[in-house]
Amino acid sequence: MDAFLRFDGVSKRFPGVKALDGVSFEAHAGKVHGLLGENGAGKSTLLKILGGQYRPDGGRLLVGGEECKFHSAADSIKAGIAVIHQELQYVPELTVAENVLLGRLPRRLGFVDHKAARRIVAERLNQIGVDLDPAARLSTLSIAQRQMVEICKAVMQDARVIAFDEPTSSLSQRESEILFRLIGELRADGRTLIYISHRLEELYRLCDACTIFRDGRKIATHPVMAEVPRARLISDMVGRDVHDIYEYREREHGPERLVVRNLHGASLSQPNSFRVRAGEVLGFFGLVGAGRSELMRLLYGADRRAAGGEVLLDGQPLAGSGPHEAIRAGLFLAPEDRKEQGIVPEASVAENINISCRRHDLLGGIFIRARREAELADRFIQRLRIKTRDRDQEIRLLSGGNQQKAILARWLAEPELKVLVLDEPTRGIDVGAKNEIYRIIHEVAAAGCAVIVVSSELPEVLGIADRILVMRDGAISGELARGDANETAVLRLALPAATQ
Ligand SMILES: Nc1ncnc2c1ncn2[C@@H]1O[C@H](COP(=O)(O)OP(=O)(O)OP(=O)(O)O)[C@@H](O)[C@H]1O
Repeated sequence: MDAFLRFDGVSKRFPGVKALDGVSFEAHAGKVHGLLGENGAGKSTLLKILGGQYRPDGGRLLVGGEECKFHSAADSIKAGIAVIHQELQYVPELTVAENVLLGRLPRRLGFVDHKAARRIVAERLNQIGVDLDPAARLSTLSIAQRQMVEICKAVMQDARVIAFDEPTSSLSQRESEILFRLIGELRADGRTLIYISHRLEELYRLCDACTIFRDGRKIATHPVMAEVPRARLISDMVGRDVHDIYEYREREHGPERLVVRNLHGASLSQPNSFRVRAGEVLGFFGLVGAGRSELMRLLYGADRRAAGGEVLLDGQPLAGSGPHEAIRAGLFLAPEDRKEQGIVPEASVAENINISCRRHDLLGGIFIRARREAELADRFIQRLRIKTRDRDQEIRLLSGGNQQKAILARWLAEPELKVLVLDEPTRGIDVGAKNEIYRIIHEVAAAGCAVIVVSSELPEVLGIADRILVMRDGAISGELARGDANETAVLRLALPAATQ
């Protein structure tokens, strides 16, 4: 079978790093080709070359047997390629129809024919089974809906190659299912699909073939992904064997560290109560929208104005006056949207790791303990395998996953933790670093901290937690001890009754 898309010895260098080093592989029409690799392995760079954003320093790109030299994103689109990047590209103030048809809006007597545009787009949305109002402004839509607009745009441009860079990282389960169905249809229609993800379950489900990258090099291409054992994929990606990524260890549990009674607030109308012991890792599972992040924010003292209920830390009540009080008491929350909330893009990796609420709080932000901070940064760069030139590199130049790791390090490095709440700690993070994060979670718990891990990834919750609480529709719907927890039992508590 002839390859529709071929990378032939493609290289790309940035100051101080070879992002791609002579990469060759091919992808076929009517197939989904997965790209796997650790954070910083070069996957997004490859898609940016495909999308005409970067020009390769060496090598060739062939589409349908023809060599392509792209000077801009427009050249790539002209060649029948659509890349759906991690950072979606749309105009928030324009409508769905205007975004989809941007540059090709129908005109009547010289003016844009908005009615016709809406009709054309409505028909196409309908065909691909997406329920969206063509007149809605993009700024009013959810991320999933915005992504659907980009896919619709790709379909309408009649792209023969559609590439997705971690498309499910901010989608709910239901939204992901819509995306998977759409990818299935595009595949059946003979398009060439490229798919990047760190979620192995998803890759096995979707991909026909895959290529694995490490440090900018191609390690292997497997024409039949289903035949490749999981352990082989992982060892190819991280360059070492990882036998048990969760590394769960039994721990002694001490006295109750955190007691939550009848906590509720504006968006959580039902009271929620639970307890966590010193040394315990409590998993919080629920579908996106179940209310887990809201509950954690209430716990932390955010949005407490409209809240009721009680939070006790080591028997002492927290007044709920805000995060400052929680931090002083030793309760920390690493929020879900760490990147949006916590990153200082122009600052270095070391500075980003060392921005600590508590340390700044205690020291007033004026003492810079340069040596200790440098040591701490180097330790986490090494442990979490943060791919960076050095600790002084600007964090914005790191790959998406490596930025995530550096920001997460801030909380994992915190001294004097009593309660640590991690909201989706491994989103967008590669399997090798996940393994190290789980190890740190176990260490932090073994030192006497109560750890709460909120996650939408069921295997993760089942793998690391001593006990699991499940949320549904803004309230805790059940509790499972580690020994009783399995996929079916957890999902039974998480899914709305009507869908069971
Ligand atoms: N504009 C840039 N300037 C400097 N270095 C860059 C730039 N873009 C990427 N890099 C570097 O190139 C390497 C590859 O990055 P890339 O984003 O392709 O990785 P990735 O495999 O997509 O990672 P992730 O899984 O984290 O998204 C990284 O070391 C990154 O820091």
